[in-house]
Amino acid sequence: MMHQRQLLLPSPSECGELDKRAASIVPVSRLMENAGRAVARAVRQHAAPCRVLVLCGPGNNGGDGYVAARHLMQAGWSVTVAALAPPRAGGPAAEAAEKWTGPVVPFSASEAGRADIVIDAVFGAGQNRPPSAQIVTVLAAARRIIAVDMLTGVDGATGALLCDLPAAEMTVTFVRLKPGHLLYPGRQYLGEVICADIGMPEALIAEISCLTWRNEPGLWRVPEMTAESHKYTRGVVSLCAGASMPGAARLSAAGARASGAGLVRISAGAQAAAFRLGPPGLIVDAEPLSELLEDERRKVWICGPGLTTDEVGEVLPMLLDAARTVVADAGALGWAAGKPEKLKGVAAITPHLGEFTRLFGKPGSDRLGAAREAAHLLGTVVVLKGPDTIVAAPDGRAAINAHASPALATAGSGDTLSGVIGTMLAAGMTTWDGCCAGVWIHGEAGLRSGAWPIAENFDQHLGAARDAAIQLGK
Ligand SMILES: NC(=O)C1=CN([C@@H]2O[C@H](COP(=O)(O)OP(=O)(O)OC[C@H]3O[C@@H](n4cnc5c(N)ncnc54)[C@H](O)[C@@H]3O)[C@@H](O)[C@H]2O)[C@@H](O)CC1
Ligand SMILES: [K+]
Repeated sequence: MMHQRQLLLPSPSECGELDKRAASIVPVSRLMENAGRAVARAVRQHAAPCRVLVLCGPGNNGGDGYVAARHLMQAGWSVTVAALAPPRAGGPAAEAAEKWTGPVVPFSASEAGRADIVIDAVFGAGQNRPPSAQIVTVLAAARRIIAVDMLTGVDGATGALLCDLPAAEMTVTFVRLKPGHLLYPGRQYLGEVICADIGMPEALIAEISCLTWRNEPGLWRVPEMTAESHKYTRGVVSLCAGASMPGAARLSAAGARASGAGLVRISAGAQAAAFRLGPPGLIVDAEPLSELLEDERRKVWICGPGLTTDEVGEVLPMLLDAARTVVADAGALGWAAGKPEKLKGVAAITPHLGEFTRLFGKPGSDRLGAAREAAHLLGTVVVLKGPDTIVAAPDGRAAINAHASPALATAGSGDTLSGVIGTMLAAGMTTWDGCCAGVWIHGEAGLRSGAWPIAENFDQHLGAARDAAIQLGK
């Protein structure tokens, strides 16, 4: 099992905090030596010996570059170094630069174009503004790039691009991945991302004030089935269905059932006859919602898939008045467009980027920060869906999900997700844990669904996906 601490994604500033604390225990120069050696090792495993140019910036990222250059030269590779600016005198990077005895060439596009591989050690965690045009031109001339810690031009906190960039083939980072390694658009420029151990004391990592994690089993635990399980302990999920889009509610219900809910009931009102033509295991209720809400065992409700904004306006306030745990999606998000405070009281919202924008305005280049702010504003867990789904809690915690497949980008997939999340909440998970687990299980089902699945195909993999989450979380 991955320990929560192993899943931490410290931001560059939190890494700075870590470096400062570490300095009194392990000399930075030793960490740098380990980092540079790890880069050299990764390069040697990745490519056959060839001409390498190491681009070194003035900070510790550049320091790692000098160390990597020395180790590659010692391994018999043909290596040159180009410095953007000399390292700060007396610092660990200057010490590393002094130990470089190989050739130094100008920091130029022509040198970059001559090399078979360019190692980018210009800026890493210290990147705080867009790289200059000179740096952009030099990187653009490279045939193959391997980045140290983070590709120069990608914001490690947000994954935002700070300039036009060529893509790296590989990025070698240290200690832990950073949010920018998982968040788009940056993620698609980093190639394979390798995280090397450089001897950072684990106890120190536990001390930093980081509230961002990679979404994997171990961050949460999904309830298992036991001999005493019955349908009410497995959990009851209820949904509101509308008149015009029955498919979405049915997909959501199917997602809830296939991911292990004990009982899934759909409040279909006048449409009950139509829903009864569907799968026999889905219980269809025709009674008014007010009557259904008298059953206190029906705690968790999904509201939005297949509902018009008018229909949401009728049912969502009733669910909230009855203090139900509500997962709001689709129509419910449209109902609150521009007035997100209408959603106060729901447990979780699951917007895609368009729905998020209609609720809160454009998130800009920092979607992680925007999701956190929205969660804080509403007191609600926000699941900002995408290829790098972000789950943000009102208390500042956030998880980034990289465990997914582009195959999930198909109509109805989001309805399925709301059902899976409903099941996790009905099984007794906290809202944040349940949303994180639901997103992972949905991603796992997507990964098991082959290349071009339709939303209905995910269902058949949800049970196995939940099992995988249970096993990996042990
Ligand atoms: N996490 C760790 O414990 C370790 C980190 N190490 C390395 O240290 C790096 C961080 O080092 P630094 O904090 O020195 O930061 P950088 O080396 O990324 O940047 C150095 C300085 O460059 C300046 N700068 C940033 N963006 C610029 C721009 N666009 N144009 C011009 N100047 C710019 C800033 O003033 C910054 O402080 C990491 O990325 C990693 O490679 C390693 O040496 C080993 C240990
Ligand atoms: K770099």
